[in-house]
Order: sequence, then C-alpha cells, then structure tokens
Amino acid sequence: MAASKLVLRPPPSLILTLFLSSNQLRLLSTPASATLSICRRPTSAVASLSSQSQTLNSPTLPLYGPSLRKGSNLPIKPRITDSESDDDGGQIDEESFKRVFDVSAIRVPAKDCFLLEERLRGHLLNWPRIRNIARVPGDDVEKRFLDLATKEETTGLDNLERRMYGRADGDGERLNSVLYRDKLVKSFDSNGFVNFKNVVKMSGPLRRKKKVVVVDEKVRKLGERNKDGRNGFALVEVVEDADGDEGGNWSGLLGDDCYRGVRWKGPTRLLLLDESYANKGVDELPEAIKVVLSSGGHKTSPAPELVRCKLTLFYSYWQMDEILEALLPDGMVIPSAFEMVGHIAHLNLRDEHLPYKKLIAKVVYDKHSSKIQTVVNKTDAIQNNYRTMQLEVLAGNHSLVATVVENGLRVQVDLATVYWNSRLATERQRLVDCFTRDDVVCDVFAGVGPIALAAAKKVKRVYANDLNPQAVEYMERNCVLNKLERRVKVFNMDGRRFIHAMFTSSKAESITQVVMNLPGDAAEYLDVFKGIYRDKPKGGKFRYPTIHVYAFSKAEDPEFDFEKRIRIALSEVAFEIKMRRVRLVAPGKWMLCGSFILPQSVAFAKPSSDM
Ligand SMILES: C[S@@+](CC[C@H](N)C(=O)[O-])C[C@H]1O[C@@H](n2cnc3c(N)ncnc32)[C@H](O)[C@@H]1O
Repeated sequence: MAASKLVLRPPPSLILTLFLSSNQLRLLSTPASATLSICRRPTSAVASLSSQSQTLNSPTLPLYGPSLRKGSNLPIKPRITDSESDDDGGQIDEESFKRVFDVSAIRVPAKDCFLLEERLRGHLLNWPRIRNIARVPGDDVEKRFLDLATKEETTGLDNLERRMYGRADGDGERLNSVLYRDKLVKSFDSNGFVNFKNVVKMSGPLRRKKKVVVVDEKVRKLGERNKDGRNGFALVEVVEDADGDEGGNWSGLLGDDCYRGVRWKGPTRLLLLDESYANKGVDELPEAIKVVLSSGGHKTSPAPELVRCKLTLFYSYWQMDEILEALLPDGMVIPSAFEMVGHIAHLNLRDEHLPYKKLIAKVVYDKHSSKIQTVVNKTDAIQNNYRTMQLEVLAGNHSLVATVVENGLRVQVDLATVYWNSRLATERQRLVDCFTRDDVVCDVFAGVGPIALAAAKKVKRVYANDLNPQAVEYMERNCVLNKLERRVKVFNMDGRRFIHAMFTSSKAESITQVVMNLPGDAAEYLDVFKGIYRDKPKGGKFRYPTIHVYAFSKAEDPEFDFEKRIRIALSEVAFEIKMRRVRLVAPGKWMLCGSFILPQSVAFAKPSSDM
C-alpha cells in the first residue's frame, strides 16, 4: 500500500489520507445488508456477461447508496469526435466520474473494530464494494517508534519527526543530505538503519536489475494511479478536527465528551457510518452509536471519536451499466449484455448504439479488463457458407484467436475465419450425453470440433468433417491440444460427399451416430441417405445409425414444420422422429434438433441423385 509519510502530529487542517486498494476491496465481500436492496445495482459484472437483459436509463435519483447522480461532480459528456464519420474515438474523461461524498465515521482502536462493526452493522455505510472499516495508514506504528514518540524526557514527536525528515534540532530547518546522514549515523545503531530505506539506498551498493519485467496494462494503470496518490477505486479522507478546520466548525461532530488531550496510541480504524448520518452531531445519532462513542476513554485506550470524512469514488469504482447510463443519451437502451469467447467480448450493438460503439467498447474493456483483451461488434448477419461472423474490433488488441474452455475441453478458434458459438455449449453436452462408449460417431459439420472432441472422450471412434479448411486446421490442433488425436479422424470435404464416402465404405458397419449440425441447411442434406446401402451385398448385416439433425423454424408449429421437411427429404413417413426445441435464436425463430433411426426403407431406396 502506498502509504503517505508517517505524521504522528498532524499540522492544522491536515487531511489524513486512507487508501483502499482495489486488491483489498476485491477480497472483501459486499455486505449483505438492507442497503443492497435499495441500491440501484441489479446486475453484477458477472451477471452482465451472461445476461441478455437490457436496462433503460432511469432518471430517478436513488435515495440511498452511491450514484453518479449524487455527490459533488463534474458533468459527464461523451466525447463524440466525429459522429459523421461514425467514430466516437472511445475517449472517456475519467475525471468526470469522480464523486465525493460526505460521510461520518467513528475512529476506534484497531483491535476493537470487528467487534464494533458487528455491533453497529445496521448503522454502517454498507455500500457495495466499500468496506465499512477503513484503515489509517500512519496509525499502524511500530512500538519502538511509539515509545520514542511518547518519551517524556525527549521532546517526543518533535524528536521523531526530526529524525525522520532530517530537521535540525533547534531551528527546524531541513539538513542537507550529507549532514542528515551523518546525524542518523550518530543517532541510530546498526539495527536502526534497516528501518530507513533511504539510508540503506544511500549507503548500499547499486543493485543491478536482473530482468525486464513486462507490466500488464492493468498493473501499469494502477501504478500510475499510485503516483498521484490514488490507489484503487475509493479513497477515504478524514477531515481533521476543529482546531485546524478549514471548512467550518466541526467541534460538535467530534463529540464534547470524547477523548481530548490524550493522543491516539497504536493502530486505529474508521467505521464508516450510514450516509444519512453525515453532517450530524453526536446528539442526533442513534443510541447504539452514542453508546460506542461514550465507551473507553482512559489513557491507554481513548474513547472512540466521531470524525467527518470525504469518500471519493473514482471511474474504476462504477460499474459498466452506471457509466454507460451516464454517457449515453437519455432514453437509450443500455447495452448491458455481451458474449465472451475466450478473451474476446462480443457485442451485438443496435443501430442506435453505432455512433457510440467505441465508447461502449471502451467501457466494456475497462470494466472487465482482467478477462477481456479485445472487444468486437458483429457488423453483419452470418451469411456465408462457413458460417463465420463479420466482426469489427472496437477496443483492445486485434487478435481474434481465442482459447475457450468448454465442458472440460480446450478449444482454439479464430473468430475471423471459423464458426463458433459459445451459447451452444449446453446443447453440445446434451447431445454427447446420449452417446455410449460403444458408439462410433460421424460429425458431418464439425467446425473446430467441439462435439467431435467431447464425443471422442467417451465413444469408441469419431469421424469429423468440415468444408472450411481453416476449421479443419483448428480441429486438428484442438485434437492435439486435448490429446484426442488418436480417437478422431478429421476430413475436409462437402458434407454430402462425406456421408456418402463413410456409408459406402467398410466404416458403415461401425457407425452408430450421425450429427448434422448445420441448422440453416442440414435437412436438405438428408436425401443423401436415400439408397445409401443399395450397392451393399444383399443379406449382409447392417447398422442403421441414429441421425441427429438440426434446423431453424419460424413456423407457428416448429416441430410439425421440421418433421415435415425431414420426411420430404427422405421420401418416407413411416418412422418416428424425436423432436426437441434447442433455443429461441430470434423472436419467433426456433432452433430444433430432430433425432431418428435411419429407416431401412430409406437406406435401400432408389437414390435421388448420383454422388
Ligand atoms: C453451425 S456450424 C457448426 C459447427 C460445430 N458443430 C459447432 O457446434 O461449433 C456449421 C459448420 O458447417 C460447416 N459447413 C458449411 N457447409 C458445409 C458443407 N457443405 N459441408 C461440410 N461442412 C459445411 C461450416 O464451415 C461450419 O463450420
């Protein structure tokens, strides 16, 4: 923690600065208290990843809890550099998201803080991600300094301050570094040196840097923040007591009965009080707080005291939807959902968002920078044969190669050249769950191989095919990545030719499952099964595989519609088809899976066309 210099006797009007590091805060659970339910924050970052919901900008000012529309602030304006060029530049004025809130706190000995937090829980701030207990860096004083500071025979604090900051004994002037060092050498023994890092630096040999450390973007940003005294997303500052007050008379706030004349010794903590108690005098506070304030109060343990604080929340504190709500025009739907493919956040922006696309992408990137390295938007519907998406990179690095972990498998994809849809993970698993270890699977439209790989972990053998050479390359790579290359045989041909090749070869005797996952067209490929065994020797033993075929349907009765298409493709009605709705891909448009055993009559029928 980047603590400020240790000042045990603060000059008048000094503001003691307390830093809440983001690491600390991340570790802390949000207090589950009444305030949570009234804070306007319905979605967490994680929820927003999976949620499809969208939120409308709400103009009402929340009564409780932090809000960008509360506290002292600057106006927030999106910087649209050139809306004509459809490029907002993605610049965000982070300063304008700084909000300062007045809060009161009780300063208590560190050792009592958890007990008192428990006792006062209903009266504490309880803001999301803000810890009720704030630390005072200079208050964790080493005992030997404390002894030195409180020694009667020396001048205590003056003496210590002189030794630390190099002032001469009499006049308080700063010594030059040589005299200062000389003085330290005389004043401290060798053990004392280790506590003064500057002295060690001055005296010790220069250390060589062993290697160049590449600092990632987030760490670098944090480092920059530390330089200007900020660490993390919140900052608590104590506004000092009446004697040194710059901003008004605070004496009532300090409590008339509270400890005076005796300095705080040892570590202390601040218990941040509910926002409704800000600017209130002791008399106006609830009994439970008054009881705490009047407890203690002897020389070794001073009474808790009421102090006024400023709580500053920075850009990094606010969540994605809060920032977007402030940036985007009133009434605009806030894009709160996106899909994740490995490190890539995949937005699906509406037309109205397009003038703000880079701004939106920047906020998404900033707010999930631990998980996201690239933010893209889909620019066009999937139309091509390989089912790849037209994507525009809006923020982060331009690599569209991602590694996805799905159902325990590592799958590498290049979104620029192959098909991928994370939303099908459950469906893929469901399908594989119905296979057994005796199965031999043919995956006709396998893409980069998520079904084929999952099946390969379970079944005897998998034949996987795709028309897209890039998909086939990634499929082979994924087989190796998951150590399944011996169980999967990969093909690169048209689906129709593949089915024909498989079922007219000796492999046909072993194939038990066929997967046809090309919902746009797969049903139209079914006719290839007509007469597929016609050339086989009569009286032989044949397997009739189970075929799982996918389709979309916009019909009022999607099952009926899809069944009809299957029967027409196979020119057969007398067989059973199990129908299942997979998911609604658009309003009124279902994705379905139909599963049936290839009817013998179809396998020996007259072929509809030559291969
Ligand atoms: C909807 S994707 C499914 C991929 C995979 N099953 C998955 O779940 O990720 C369809 C795949 O079929 C491939 N494809 C399209 N037309 C094809 C054809 N005529 N023959 C073989 N594969 C084809 C595309 O390249 C694409 O990878």
